[in-house]
Amino acid sequence: MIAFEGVSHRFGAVQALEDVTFAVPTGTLCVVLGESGSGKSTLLRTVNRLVEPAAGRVLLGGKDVAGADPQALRRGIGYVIQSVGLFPHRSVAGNIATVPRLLGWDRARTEARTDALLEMVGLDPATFRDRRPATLSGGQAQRVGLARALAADPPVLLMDEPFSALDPGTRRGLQAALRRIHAGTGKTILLVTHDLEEALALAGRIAVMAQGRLAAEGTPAAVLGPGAPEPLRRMIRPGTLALHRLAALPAAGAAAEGPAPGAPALPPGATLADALLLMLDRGADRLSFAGNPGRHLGMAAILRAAAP
Ligand SMILES: Nc1ncnc2c1ncn2[C@@H]1O[C@H](COP(=O)(O)OP(=O)(O)OP(=O)(O)O)[C@@H](O)[C@H]1O
Repeated sequence: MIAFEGVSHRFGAVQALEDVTFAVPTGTLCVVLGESGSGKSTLLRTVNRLVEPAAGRVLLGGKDVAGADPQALRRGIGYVIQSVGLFPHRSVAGNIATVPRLLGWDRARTEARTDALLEMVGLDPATFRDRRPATLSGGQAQRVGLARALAADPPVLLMDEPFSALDPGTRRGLQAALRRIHAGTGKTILLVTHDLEEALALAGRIAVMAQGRLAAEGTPAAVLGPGAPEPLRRMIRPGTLALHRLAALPAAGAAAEGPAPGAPALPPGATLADALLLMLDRGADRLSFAGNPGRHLGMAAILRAAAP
């Protein structure tokens, strides 16, 4: 678990963090969401001690990080940043092996781990192992950055706007890879973004930051509920809060008993926003569930769920 307890920090006249308190349960992917300058990166950097808070504590697994050796602490925390920061003179494999080498892993173990990680992030080891960072696309470089952060199997991953510089399609591909990795490894992940859609695609919990303070924290559906804070409303196009709320709710949760023969079928894992879009696309007011013929979803249930 990562716990922030009354964390405050100033940079000169700027109050970057003000009394931030919340916890990220072990195994949760928590998105830190907020406008530019709201303190997201500073908060993230208190976990690996790139920022030492002026007040308050950050606990990792119940221990105050202030008491840890910074180098040892950072080796146990994967860190992924927007600019990737790959070492240009090292191959892809050399970059991924950075921490295993520092930890003294032998060659065979390091090479096996490197190839397994390349597979995990969706890059063919034989094709990419020996490439230099300069020959990679932005999306490929970010995949290597993610593999490098995972190399020594740290239980905690910090990700600072990791996909922000990528085009929408590449970004969705990396989000899917991260969802897969999170589901497969159960790591505790803290990910910073200013994009609510990205937050909804990834988050188990969302912490909303505004002017250095925690404006809201909870599950996506709760954070987007009736009390959705003003800073969060400012981050989306006016009038789209209900649609975002639907994107945070699984369609299966609003299903009703009874079949809907001939109705378009929703794939497993679809949200209510997916359901609404499918209805609009197909001109249907009822949907069926693929693989679950005994249940259906009606337009009225979607409208009820969207209401504040
Ligand atoms: N090293 C620093 N020196 C001085 N001021 C800083 C420093 N780092 C951050 N700040 C200031 O602290 C505030 C919070 O910055 P931070 O980078 O945490 O925000 P952010 O929400 O991550 O923003 P962005 O989305 O633009 O990256 C900002 O006003 C910023 O200018």
